[in-house]
Amino acid sequence: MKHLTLTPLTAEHFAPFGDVISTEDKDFFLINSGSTERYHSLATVNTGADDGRAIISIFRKPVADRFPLQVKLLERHPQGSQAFIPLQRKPFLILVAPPADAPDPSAMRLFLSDGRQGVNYHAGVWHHPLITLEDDDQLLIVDRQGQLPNCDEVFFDDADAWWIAHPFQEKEEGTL
Ligand SMILES: NC(=O)N[C@@H](O)C(=O)O
Ligand code: NI
Repeated sequence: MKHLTLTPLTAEHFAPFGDVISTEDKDFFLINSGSTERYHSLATVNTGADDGRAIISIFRKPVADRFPLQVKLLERHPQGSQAFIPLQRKPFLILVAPPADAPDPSAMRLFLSDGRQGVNYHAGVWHHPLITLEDDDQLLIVDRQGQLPNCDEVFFDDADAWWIAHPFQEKEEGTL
């Protein structure tokens, strides 16, 4: 079994795919009579052309993913960005590949949010649908709504599958 290894979720490592949404090591300015720190413009919402507009949603995933998880597909949103912001401080996994006509499995990168970090995928970045580690997880989503189709999916051959191990559990016996 080919397993993906984790890359540290830093602004630099994630830059080819989008933005890390976090207050850690970020500048802020004080507002509201000095009572509040504003971490300004951590990411930009791209709603593309035409009638695109930014919308805010919540993804609630009652059951966490099961591991080892086979990477069966990646998807992309060519018309706009998509941000995932944890609402319950639960760690979650992020699997991405650079923008291209088709995803390059060898260029896939796996990241782990510590539950405080969010991510904003730039338009066209290939990514796996939300991968959660704990039941009943909820994340705030900021992405695009419009008339143009905005979700391309590419499915991989089971015979040459990549797998994801649970980041906090020992690999099952017999896995590489
Ligand atoms: N389809 C949808 O709204 N969700 C995906 O885009 C995803 O990245 O989880
Ligand atoms: Ni998506």
